[in-house]
Parts: sequence; C-alpha cells; structure tokens
Amino acid sequence: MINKRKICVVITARPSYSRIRSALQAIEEHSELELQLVIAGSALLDRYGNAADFIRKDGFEAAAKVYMVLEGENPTTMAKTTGIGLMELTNVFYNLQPDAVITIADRFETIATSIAAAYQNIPLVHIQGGEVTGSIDEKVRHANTKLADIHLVSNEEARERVIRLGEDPEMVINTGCPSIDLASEIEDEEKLNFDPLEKYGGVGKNINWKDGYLVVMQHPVTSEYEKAREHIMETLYAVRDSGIPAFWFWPNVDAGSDGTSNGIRTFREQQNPENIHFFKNMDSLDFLRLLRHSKMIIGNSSAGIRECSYLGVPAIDIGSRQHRRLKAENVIHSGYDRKEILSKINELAESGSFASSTIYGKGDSGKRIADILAKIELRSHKSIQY
Ligand SMILES: CC(=O)N[C@H]1[C@@H](OP(=O)(O)OP(=O)(O)OC[C@H]2O[C@@H](n3ccc(=O)[nH]c3=O)[C@H](O)[C@@H]2O)O[C@H](CO)[C@@H](O)[C@@H]1O
Repeated sequence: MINKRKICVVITARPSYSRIRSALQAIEEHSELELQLVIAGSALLDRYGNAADFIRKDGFEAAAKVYMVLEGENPTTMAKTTGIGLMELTNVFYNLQPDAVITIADRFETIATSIAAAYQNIPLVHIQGGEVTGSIDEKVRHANTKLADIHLVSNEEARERVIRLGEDPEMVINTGCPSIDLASEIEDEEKLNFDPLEKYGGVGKNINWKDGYLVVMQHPVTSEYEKAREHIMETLYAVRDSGIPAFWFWPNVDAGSDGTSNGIRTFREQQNPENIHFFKNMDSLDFLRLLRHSKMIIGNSSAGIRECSYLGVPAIDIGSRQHRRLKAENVIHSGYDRKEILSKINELAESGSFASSTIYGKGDSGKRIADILAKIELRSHKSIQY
C-alpha cells in the first residue's frame, strides 16, 4: 500500500472555492494524494453566501471547520479575524499533520494559513502568487509568497515576478488558474440553462432578463473603505439609469462591506429600481453560466478579469481594486463617477463578445496542480536553505 500525501487545503471565502474547485477534485481522484479540506472564515457564514453549502453539495467533506470572523467589517476587525484564524488553524494543522498545506491567493485572512503552516515547518504551497492589484490583497499576496515553499502561479508574468522576489525558480510553476477549468466546462453551452430568479430567489423586481442583462459585483476597497458607500451609490445610479436588466451580487466581507451593503439596501428601499435584482451567491458554475450569457460584468470583481477573459465577456473594471492586474482586451477601466460608468456601459453594450484569451490558463490547471503535488519534493525548503 502506498503512503498517500496528505494535502490540506484551506478555503476561507467564496471566491477561493471557485479558484481551487477543480484542483480539489483532481486531488481527491489522485491515487497518491489524500485531501484534507478545511473550511473557515466567511465561507461558513450565511450573510456571505455560505460557500460551505455549495462545497458540501459538490461532495467534498470538511476535515475541520473554523469560525473566525469578528463582526465589524473594518480594518481593525480584519486584523483580529486574522489573529483568531492563526490561533485556530495552528491547532488544526497540528492535529491533521498534513504533508503540505495549500493557501489560496490573497484575501486578508489567508496570511493566517501561511503563518500557521510556515512556523510549524509544514511545506506551504501558494496558489496564485505574483500578481499585482490594489487593496490589502496586494500586500498579503506577496507576504504569502515569502512564507511559501512552492508557488503554483496562474500566468507567466506572475511566474517571473515571484522569481524576482527571490524564490527558487524550480519551485515556481505556471499551472494557470483553476477557475478557468470551470469556465472551459461551460463555454460551449449555447444559452443559459436555468432561470436565475426561480433557482436562486434573491430580492428586488422580477426583471425580464431574457433579452440581455448585466451582472454587477462591486466590493469595498480596503484602502478606501470609508468611501465604500459613496462608491457603490455611483454604480447603483449608473446601472439603474442604463435601463438594462441587471443581476447584482452582494459584496464580500472586507473592510467597508458594511458601507457597501448599507448603500445597496438604502438604494433598494428608496429608489425601488425596476431593472435590478439582487443575489447573495450562486454555485460557481451557475455564476459563470450567468456571466457567459450576459452583456457584460460591471464592478471590481476579479471574475471580470480572469474567467471573463477566457469567456470573452466584456468587463467594466471600476476604481483601483484591480489596478495593474494582467488584463485581456475584454476589460475597460472606469473611475467611480456615475456618468463615466454609464457612458462605458453604453459603449460596451454595443461591443458584443471578445475573442477568448488564455492568459490565465487553458482549462487543465486542476489536474496539473494535483500531478505536481504528487511528485514535487516536499520539504520546508527555506528552513533548509538558510
Ligand atoms: C483584489 C482581488 O481580486 N482579490 C482576490 C479576491 O478576488 P475577488 O474579491 O475579486 O473575488 P470575488 O469575491 O469577486 O469572487 C470572484 C469569484 O467568486 C466566484 N463566485 C462569485 C459569485 C457567486 O455567486 N458565486 C461564485 O462562485 C466567481 O466565479 C469568481 O471566481 O479573492 C480571490 C480568491 O481568493 C483572488 O483570486 C483575488 O486576487
């Protein structure tokens, strides 16, 4: 009997699940690997769409769950949440004794996973390092890189940047982003095969989406969090004034999220917009299906830049959150001002879809990640090197 490598994957939020889902599948199916799944942070909370439910429905079982989100949605509670995560995840890793831990991308709390693994000399694998953006995610991403031993990045530019940060080139591999695997699964579907209103409920008017619709997802920017309410109001007015039916998604748990949610709720109650319907969360494949058949995505979600580049869906990227991220030609930028956003919506509404780009992967990342995890030398390299 072979000794399977125990790979512990920590999922702390909804977007991290869609960015690793195909790799989880491949790890589970791999004869030399054993998956230890840890679900933590906002992924366990109903207010943020309870990603844990979708994870369970997909057939993955959690080896541990960690409640760690402190109420407040401000910079202080982000730091404290990370602290709680560090205490808890340290114990989880101590008890599970994994051969390697995977930390995903850059959300603020992912640094807890990295510290808990690195201090205990457990080899740390970082997915999606080397990219550049705005928000606190930018700092956390590079800090995760420096704590990690193996870097599975999602594009060439990122691979070169991680090497420039001083990492061992042999341990930096461009696998592409697993979220593109999901996009490639649904790219050939000719029309939306579910009714979003029937399947997911949500709140707001019953919009007539069948002749074309927008998707909106705008998160607060942690470095501008006091302006979150003001920013979201501008987008709300622009989308309403466009008159195009829109599906609007709730923001994430970052500092400023209270302001964003408050803005959305106030606008909904006072303006009762005819053309907007609001959702908390969808299964990751359904979300991509919705994007694939939309006129465009608006906001600052990285989905506009990653999955939509592959799907060729036009994207209006608002503000500084995705600043400097590698982009394909489907993305145009806009400031926060409602008039500018509205004019960009009108411009893109006429553009139709773009050619598919593979800058973030070709749809085979999950399997490649599992194969690498089964073969690569696992040791806490840095502790040996220095
Ligand atoms: C500044 C920035 O970009 N920060 C990070 C943040 O992205 P970011 O905060 O932009 O991610 P979002 O919360 O917008 O979520 C995007 C992801 O969630 C999925 N989705 C969305 C709505 C839904 O109902 N169901 C669903 O599955 C999408 O397919 C997509 O893959 O977290 C990601 C995952 O750790 C990282 O890759 C990004 O680098």
